[in-house]
Amino acid sequence: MFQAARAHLAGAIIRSAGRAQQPREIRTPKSPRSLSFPRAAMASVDAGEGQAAPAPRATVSHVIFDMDGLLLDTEGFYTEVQEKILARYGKVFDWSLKAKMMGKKAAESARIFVDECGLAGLLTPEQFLEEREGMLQELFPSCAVLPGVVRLIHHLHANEIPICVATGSHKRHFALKTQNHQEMFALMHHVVMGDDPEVKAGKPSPDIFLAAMRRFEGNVEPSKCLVFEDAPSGVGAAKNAGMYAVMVPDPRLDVSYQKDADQVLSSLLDFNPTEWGLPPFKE
Ligand SMILES: O=P(O)(O)OC[C@H](O)CO
Ligand SMILES: [Mg+2]
Repeated sequence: MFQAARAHLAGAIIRSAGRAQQPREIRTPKSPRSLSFPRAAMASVDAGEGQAAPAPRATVSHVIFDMDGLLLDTEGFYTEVQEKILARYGKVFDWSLKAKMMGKKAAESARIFVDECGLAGLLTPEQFLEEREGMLQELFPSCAVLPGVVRLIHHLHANEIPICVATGSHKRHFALKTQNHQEMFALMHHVVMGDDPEVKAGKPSPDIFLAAMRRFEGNVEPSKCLVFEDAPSGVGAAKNAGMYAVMVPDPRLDVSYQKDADQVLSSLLDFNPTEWGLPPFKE
């Protein structure tokens, strides 16, 4: 079984929509790689009614969402199925292995599973994928949307902020996962999937986020893109692309995996668009 949430994630752990939440942690943003952070923008700005509001961490114009574990509550399905497979070999699936697999393309995560669990000679990555496929196909259509997602997507779309999805999932799994959430995904300008020809290497390669950026209209710079991710490999991909990364990690993931993120939130419900130069929520 998984290790209990670590002691340094202490504080009230609140369960919501099947996912544990940890107290919110905000950190100072790091500039996208090879770009200098606009320090002048850190000065206070007038928020109206004579009140000074903190200046944005950065001003972005485009938003890219990861899907599994960020928009949709699907990571638990992968975990459940992988625990079952591993149990047959008398082994335990834990969060250090999960951290290495999540966000990756299927073939890459299968290779990691077999190698890290010492299953070479017993199970090939192809056999692993075949075995988990039937179980996953049954589970995916029942996936739920994670807290704060609907509000944020509708808000950005209503304010004409270009939004898209960049997921390591391939086309067939994407269709199963989104079949009951089509209205929400229709608000995306585009979706880039792991089996897209432009995505030569999976996360943490920047390929998928750069392809997602190029498909927006106009000439968009990486430093104008804000990526939302749950996986360490996804945060790495965003930073390798020169973009800003907001991480919404599962609290069972070791805090050391949060070090590259510009901001860490326990839930998208805690996201404040004005911190990134985006229009404020109305309510
Ligand atoms: O987190 P995503 O959306 O990139 O998906 C990656 C895999 O399909 C699941 O870890
Ligand atoms: Mg993800």
